Amino acid sequence: MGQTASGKSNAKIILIGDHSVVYGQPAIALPLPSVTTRVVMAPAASGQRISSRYFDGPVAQMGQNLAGVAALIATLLNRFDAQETPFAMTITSELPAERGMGSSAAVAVAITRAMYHFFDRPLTRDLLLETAAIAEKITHGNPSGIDAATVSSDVPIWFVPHQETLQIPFTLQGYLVIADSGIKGQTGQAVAAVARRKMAFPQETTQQIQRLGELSHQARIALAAPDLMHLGQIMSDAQDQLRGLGVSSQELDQLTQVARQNGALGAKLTGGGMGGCLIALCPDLATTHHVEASLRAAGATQTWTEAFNLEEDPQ
Ligand SMILES: Nc1ncnc2c1ncn2[C@@H]1O[C@H](COP(=O)(O)OP(=O)(O)OP(=O)(O)O)[C@@H](O)[C@H]1O
Ligand SMILES: C[C@@](O)(CCO)CC(=O)[O-]
Repeated sequence: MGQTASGKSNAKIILIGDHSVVYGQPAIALPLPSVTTRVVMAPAASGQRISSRYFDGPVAQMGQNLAGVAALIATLLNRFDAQETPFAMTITSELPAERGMGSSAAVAVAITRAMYHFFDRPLTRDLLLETAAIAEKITHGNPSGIDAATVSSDVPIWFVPHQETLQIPFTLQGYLVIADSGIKGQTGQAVAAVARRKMAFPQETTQQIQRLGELSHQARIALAAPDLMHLGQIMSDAQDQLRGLGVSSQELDQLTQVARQNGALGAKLTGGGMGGCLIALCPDLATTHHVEASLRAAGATQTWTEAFNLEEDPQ
């Protein structure tokens, strides 16, 4: 302890399995290592201060929107018997918040890594995920754990709650356009809305959740084949199921249509939905650029491109 320490994490997108993963179904998710969150923890002469996009001041005065972050820091200070240790924490994130790209998990993982580093304690992956869940439970209510598992990973993952996370090889050549609908997503509310729907319409909702789980299995096969066209169809099928679950939005429905009309092989929302981001699968660079431009013209506020085949530069 006493040295400046830092912790880093990635953004994430869920390729398939959003929401159904909360009910134990498998999901496939990808970290975006080019979109990072970094936490620096420095020794200070006095006080415990935090500086972030949301708040700059004493840790004890963080507002309700940072309740998860506050609980995480308090738990770790207790864990290290360091309740009175002075420090200055700075959170810098390239992730747009509340867009389904995992900003809350990215912050929780980067804080946990920085604090373990600062207090010079060993951190296993299981302990990292358990610890990040303290913040995620407060921010999201009932997280499956997929966000923290993905933002802390450097490779795509096959995630089933309470099971060992597997790495997934991506051998197919293709591109993903990620587009921000410009509307704030509401993961906590969306997860709660699906839970209410399941209470009200148990049979129909269970079928939709199971269908999404089957689509994850099919997507894994399409990735291994590799079969880009089939993967696109699976993604669009998932969007239909997610709309049926009530977690899409008018903007997401419209933008996924625009992507498909302009050459994307498939498109769906990603993350909690009710706003936030969508992803569109494209076969080549020319289509990728065209889809990106079409989405921006139709109202997407920001776009990113990820290449599955990293031999080619997506720019
Ligand atoms: N730069 C940041 N600094 C501090 N806290 C942040 C930052 N970015 C996000 N957070 C925390 O995450 C919360 C936003 O989480 P929310 O679940 O709404 O969005 P998300 O995690 O981006 O979405 P999703 O889980 O669907 O990917 C904020 O209220 C705040 O607590
Ligand atoms: C909507 C959801 O499936 C993904 C949020 O990124 C919620 C979760 O798994 O915690």
